Amino acid sequence: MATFIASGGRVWRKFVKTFPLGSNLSLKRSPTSALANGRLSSTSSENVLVSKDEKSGIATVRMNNPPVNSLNTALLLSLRSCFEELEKDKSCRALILTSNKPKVFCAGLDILELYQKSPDYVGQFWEKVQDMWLSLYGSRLVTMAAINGHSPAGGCLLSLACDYRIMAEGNFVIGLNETQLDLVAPFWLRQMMVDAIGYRQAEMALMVGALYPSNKALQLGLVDKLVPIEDVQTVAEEEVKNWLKIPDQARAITKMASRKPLLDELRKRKQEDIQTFRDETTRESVQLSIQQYLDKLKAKK
Ligand SMILES: CC/C=C\C/C=C\C/C=C\CCC/C=C/C(=O)SCCNC(=O)CCNC(=O)[C@H](O)C(C)(C)COP(=O)(O)OP(=O)(O)OC[C@H]1O[C@@H](n2cnc3c(N)ncnc32)[C@H](O)[C@@H]1OP(=O)(O)O
Repeated sequence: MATFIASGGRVWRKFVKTFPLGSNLSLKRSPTSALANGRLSSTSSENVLVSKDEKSGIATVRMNNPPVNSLNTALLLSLRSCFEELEKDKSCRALILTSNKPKVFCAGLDILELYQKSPDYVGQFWEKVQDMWLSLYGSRLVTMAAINGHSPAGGCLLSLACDYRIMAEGNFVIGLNETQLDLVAPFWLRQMMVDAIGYRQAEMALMVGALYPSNKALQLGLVDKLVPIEDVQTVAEEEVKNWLKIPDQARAITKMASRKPLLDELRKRKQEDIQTFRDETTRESVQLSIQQYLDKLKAKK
């Protein structure tokens, strides 16, 4: 189920947690744009908020999974549904991915989804990560990450899957810190990192599980632009408009030509990748590392 709130030339959609693929959508009228006025109530069931400017065809997808937008099963399903809906929408030309909660873009995979779960459970969970990534990385749309806060691990994965990354200046981190949790980033995630920052820097970053402050991330090419946090959305919209000056078809075909090999490789090796994830994540020593990491997060307070 999803709710649409149409207002002032914009259509606001709330994808709710139980959003089943292909379900009917209900339409609600609202006198004002609740999101634009910062008055959108965030309940646990509204984990992805989508607004689309009908004139420009630019959609903004806001992750809204408090407290830190960790990617649990529900959020992964909502994101995938939302990417696929926008992909099918002929009037949609671009997608800006951001967080409804500034200061944290996305805390990565929900670690609790990996802790003390059965091999089948984590296997199914990983498939949801793969499918979400396939829909975003393989999108015909201009995809822009408006990284308005921390973006570790799975947050970095989401950002790398986009065409361009604008990050907030300040004390925010981004990177692939998987090895710190005794996890190994899969080939398709490693490859996106190599493609963004080059082999040597990616190799080092991945081995030590580096989380970079935003200025270092800019220097490495992990993000493309830094702006004050309050300007991230506006600058993302301006940047998208520049990209939209290029004819859609030529841009999208060029994008697919460069991304098809990695997309095809994951499609081909999907089951093998799931099996590795199941085996690795449920290993006793990895479970212990995850437990210690969770304890460290809790002890921070
Ligand atoms: C050869 C190999 C082949 C195949 C593949 C095999 C294996 C593949 C394996 C892995 C690849 C996976 C790729 C992705 C992995 C991941 O994403 S793992 C997750 C990594 N994430 C992190 O390390 C981030 C952890 N969080 C933080 O650092 C901070 O929370 C923050 C900087 C994002 C935000 O800081 P604050 O605003 O200060 O918030 P708090 O730290 O107080 O957190 C609030 C609350 O949320 C809980 N929490 C935080 N992050 C997570 C999370 N990722 N999952 C679940 N829960 C999280 C935190 O514990 C707090 O909880 P409470 O104490 O309030 O209960």
